[in-house]
Amino acid sequence: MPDLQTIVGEIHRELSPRFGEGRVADYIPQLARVRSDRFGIAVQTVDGDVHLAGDADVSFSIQSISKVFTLTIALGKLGDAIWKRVGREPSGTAFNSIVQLEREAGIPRNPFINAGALAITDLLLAGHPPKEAIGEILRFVRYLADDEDIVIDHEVARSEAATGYRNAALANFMRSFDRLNHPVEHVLGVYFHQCAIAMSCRQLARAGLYLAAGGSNPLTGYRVVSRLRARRINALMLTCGHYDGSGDFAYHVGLPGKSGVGGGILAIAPGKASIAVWSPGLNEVGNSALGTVALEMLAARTGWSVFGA
Ligand SMILES: NC(=O)CC[C@H](N)C(=O)O
Repeated sequence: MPDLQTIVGEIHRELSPRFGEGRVADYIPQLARVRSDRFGIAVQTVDGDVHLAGDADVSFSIQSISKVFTLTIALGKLGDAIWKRVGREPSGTAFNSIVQLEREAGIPRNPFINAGALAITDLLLAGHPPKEAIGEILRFVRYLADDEDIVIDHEVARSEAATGYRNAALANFMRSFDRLNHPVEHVLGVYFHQCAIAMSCRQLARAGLYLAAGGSNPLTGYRVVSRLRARRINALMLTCGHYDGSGDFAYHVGLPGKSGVGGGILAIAPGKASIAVWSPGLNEVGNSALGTVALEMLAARTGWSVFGA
């Protein structure tokens, strides 16, 4: 295999004629303002090397990728008790779908669809006012990435709060089944802020490193979760991290991954590397179109698919 920096550089170069493909999310007005021809990639290896190309140091809205971090915090606080509130099965529906909630009595299918993430955020509010819960999530992400400069983009949070009718519907619906312990507006407020965390590919790849390295960050030596828990979070990312596109992502890329409507994807090559890509144009199921292609190229050229080289 050629060296990683060559592979990353080639992916960037080969995809450059396609920059701008897909559709930028516009249901959050502030996201619609992002230039669609942006493209960044960062590969952070467990050995401590980092390989970058394109806009790898430009911050973007991590959106649903934050759900990996809130799930990690909730598991740390409550352990397996969280599985009373949320399932571990792929939904086969859109990220913001409400249909299963009624049939399944307000228990969302998994922690990565919006309903499931709202249930997890509700758990993180225990014993905290919303401001502190937001602070805890941001501190955790800074700790993972070992970077105090990571911030929340309050414009994005406000923009989503102003138009977040779907999420408000999901939260109210769960509350009607007595599945939320805190006021709907608190849960939504924290959720919109976690989604509005802004990070670059470089920072995001570093933050995900614990999942590639058996639960601890080899750069800092911090243990974040046990080896077993890291493996299980990866399993959920593989099966549920791309909503109704999870099967297709596994088929083409073969790595645990979590996407966000900001156009970012965090992908994990266990034992090898944590990878972040960013390209704002989305495919029909709301995952980064070119980000997925870039990861397919990377997996093919490195032989990193979890299903074999
Ligand atoms: N898929 C996503 O990234 C969705 C996150 C977004 N904040 C929403 O709730 O709609």
